[in-house]
Amino acid sequence: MPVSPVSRIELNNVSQSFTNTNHQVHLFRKLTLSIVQGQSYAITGPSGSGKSSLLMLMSGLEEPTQGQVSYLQGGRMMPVHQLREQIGFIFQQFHLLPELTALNNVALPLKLRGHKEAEQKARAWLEKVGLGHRLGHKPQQLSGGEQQRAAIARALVFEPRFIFADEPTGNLDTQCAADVADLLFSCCQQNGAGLIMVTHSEQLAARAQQVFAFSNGTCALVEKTRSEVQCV
Ligand SMILES: Nc1ncnc2c1ncn2[C@@H]1O[C@H](COP(=O)(O)OP(=O)(O)OP(=O)(O)O)[C@@H](O)[C@H]1O
Repeated sequence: MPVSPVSRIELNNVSQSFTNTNHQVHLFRKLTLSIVQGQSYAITGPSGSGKSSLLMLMSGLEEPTQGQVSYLQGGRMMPVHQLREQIGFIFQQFHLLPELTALNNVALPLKLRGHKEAEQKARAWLEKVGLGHRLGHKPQQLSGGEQQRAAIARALVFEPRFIFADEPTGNLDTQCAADVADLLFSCCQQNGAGLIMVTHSEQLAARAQQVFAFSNGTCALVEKTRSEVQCV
């Protein structure tokens, strides 16, 4: 059966907290925001403020303690599994499969979706991220930055409708970070994908159309004037 695309993600009065052995950690309370396909967003704030946790909630990989996360096509609510097939997720710890080569890690999302020419496409994406000379390397034979670029290729190779990226340029040198940012934004633009990035990089956040900033236990949308949004 064809998958109906999700075009909007809405968080309504969402709170997230965790109970550890002797205390509760409250990350945010009653957060309401929307994510729309085709737009770019950055989530910024101090370490430990809840950025990655918010990304996990938006992408449906975790559930909130309170409130509702809705996935919408037009005004119609869609089940979360409709979104799961349409997201590319770049994890902070990469999560590449250790037994597979870079080529097979990147080809995997295509193979799982039954694409022909999965390896050809994977090869082309690895070349785009500057890893054309590392196709046969397994993750432990790659540097941190190379693993990050392989994880980025794996997230983008099947042209997802939403790209969730946790510190996508965290391990990269300045030039590589700029190249990866160009790839993420051009993917967002060419495929009309939503791009949601957690980042400590001011340069990367400045390129997003909207910024959600964590500060003192709250998360707020930072209004940007048109001239502040750099052209992507
Ligand atoms: N499953 C969990 N159980 C208990 N505590 C958790 C869990 N997930 C996150 N936390 C806690 O919530 C806080 C926020 O974590 P999170 O990873 O969202 O922060 P962050 O803003 O992304 O940080 P960083 O910039 O350092 O990556 C941390 O103190 C973390 O220990």
